[in-house]
Amino acid sequence: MKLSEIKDKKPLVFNYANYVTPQFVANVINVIGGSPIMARELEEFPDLVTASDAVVINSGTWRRSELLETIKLAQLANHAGKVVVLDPVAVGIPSRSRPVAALMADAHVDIIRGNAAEIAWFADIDFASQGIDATGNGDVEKIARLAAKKTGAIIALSGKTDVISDGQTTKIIDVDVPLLATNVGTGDALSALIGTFNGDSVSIENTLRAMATMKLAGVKASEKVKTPGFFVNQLLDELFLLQEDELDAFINREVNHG
Ligand SMILES: Nc1ncnc2c1ncn2[C@@H]1O[C@H](COP(=O)(O)OP(=O)(O)OP(=O)(O)O)[C@@H](O)[C@H]1O
Ligand SMILES: Cc1ncsc1CCO
Ligand SMILES: [Mg+2]
Repeated sequence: MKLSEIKDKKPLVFNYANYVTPQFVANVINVIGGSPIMARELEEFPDLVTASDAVVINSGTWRRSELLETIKLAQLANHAGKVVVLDPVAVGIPSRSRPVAALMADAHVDIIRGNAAEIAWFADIDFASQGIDATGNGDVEKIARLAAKKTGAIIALSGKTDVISDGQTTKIIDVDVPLLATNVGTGDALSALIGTFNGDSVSIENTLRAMATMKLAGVKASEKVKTPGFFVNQLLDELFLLQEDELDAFINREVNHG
């Protein structure tokens, strides 16, 4: 979806959020023009999936008892033809790998958004991490391409270098904005933006627009403020103010085709 279409149609984005960052995630969806709702009650899933345009599943603070319910949520979204985005927080930790693998086996995930270490897990490639953070180095383009081939999902790998790949087509945005890594939850919010932008139909282009939106808002915010507390507020303002033409220009200028 284009920014203007998001503001016009106000896609409803259903977030099975982690309990660390739901307020920030909801606000990012709101300022871009979408409409957020958070829920984790099984009984509500059929109604909410029917009403929503996208379902974003964040496994950051899953309890085991929630796994079967989340699989049910993804299956309901699959049957209703709603896009499913997965944010597999720290999936490389063995006890976190098993439930994510179970979800992937029992439901279809359209888009996986994670940092390089998280995406490397899906590609079966070693990549250093510490908890929620990717700390290593590697060929992120190859990691994203392989992960897409192995999962059948569109991969949105984030970091200094953002990579979007479906295994055939690969797009790269290589722009360094260190302040984007200073607030916990920027990645969670990016996953929700990806759901918002893919609310009408799932595509590499919509996923790229979402990634470019967060990156460009980060570039603009970091030109104005220099510290994490001000930055997170400025980031929300830049997302709110972002114009279609400047996003198009940023994409034309900064996106490389792998
Ligand atoms: N050094 C960096 N330079 C530019 N952009 C960055 C950098 N680090 C992260 N980003 C951007 O920050 C956003 C979040 O990506 P990141 O990879 O940090 O997610 P994450 O590790 O899942 O974060 P979190 O767990 O805190 O939600 C993306 O838009 C990404 O492009
Ligand atoms: C810190 C943290 N722990 C589990 S989820 C989360 C937020 C980043 O995804
Ligand atoms: Mg994360």
